[in-house]
Formats: sequence, structure tokens, C-alpha cells
Amino acid sequence: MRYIIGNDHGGIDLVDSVEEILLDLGQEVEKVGTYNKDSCDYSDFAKKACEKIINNEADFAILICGTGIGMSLSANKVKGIRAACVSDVYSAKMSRAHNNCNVLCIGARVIGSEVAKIIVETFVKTKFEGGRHQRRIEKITEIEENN
Ligand SMILES: O=C(CO)[C@H](O)[C@H](O)[C@H](O)COP(=O)(O)O
Repeated sequence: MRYIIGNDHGGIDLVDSVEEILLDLGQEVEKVGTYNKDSCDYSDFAKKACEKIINNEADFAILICGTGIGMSLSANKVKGIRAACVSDVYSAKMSRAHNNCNVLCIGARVIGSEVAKIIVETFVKTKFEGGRHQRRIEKITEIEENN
């Protein structure tokens, strides 16, 4: 699968670990984040990464900021994006299995690199279960289209 990594200055410390685990898992990786710790705005990178998914230039994105919250708020404003802000393995699994998320947001000021790697690995390896979850996702899309 084609993965985008996007990050602001607060997320930079996890970028290498996330890239490493994605490559180890045989995924394609493109990075659109900032490369230094100069202060910048997470929404710019969330937009860039999510637009690649919407334009079918990527399948998934991992977005990293200080908490993951700003990235997830921004990503979820893009039509067709389902982003989850996650700091534990169970939620990472459910974000794919039940919510069919196409964006995973993590906080570099919340979790360390080893936890981040397991979270990303879980996200990559978990498949959407469909069934009753598909119906619920269609209802999310309905909210998106009618508001
Ligand atoms: O965590 C974030 C947004 O949810 C960002 O990474 C920001 O860095 C965070 O808001 C802190 O901002 P600061 O400019 O680094 O103080």
C-alpha cells in the first residue's frame, strides 16, 4: 500500500521510526512533513497528505503532531477521510477493523517510538471487517454530505 507520512515540528521525533516500520512491512512511503523543528502549522500537512488520498495518489496516511489531535481534527474535515487519533494498540486495531480509517494520527509528545511502531504495525496489518460496520460508515458519510 502507498502511505504518506505528514508531520509538524511537534511530530518530527517519530517520523524516522514510523518510516522504518512502514518500509519493514513492505509499504511504499512518501513524506510530506516538515524536516526541522521550526514552528509550523499541522493543518497544512494534514491537508497535503489527505489530498493525496482523495486524489488516489496514496492509500493511507500517518499524521504526527505533538498530540495527534490537531492532525486528526484537520484530517477529518476532508471529505472521504476517516482519521483516528490513537495512543494504544487496541484502538489502532479497531480504527481499521471497525471504522475503516484511512488516516492514523499519533502524538510524538504522547507516545514513544516503540509504542508508535506497534501502533503503526497494527494499523497496517488490520483489515476492515465490513458487515454492520459498513452500514455505520455509510451513516458517517451521510452526515458528511448533508452538513
Ligand atoms: O500537537 C499539536 C496539535 O494538536 C501540534 O503538534 C502543536 O505543536 C501543539 O499544538 C503545540 O504547539 P507549539 O507551537 O509546539 O507550542
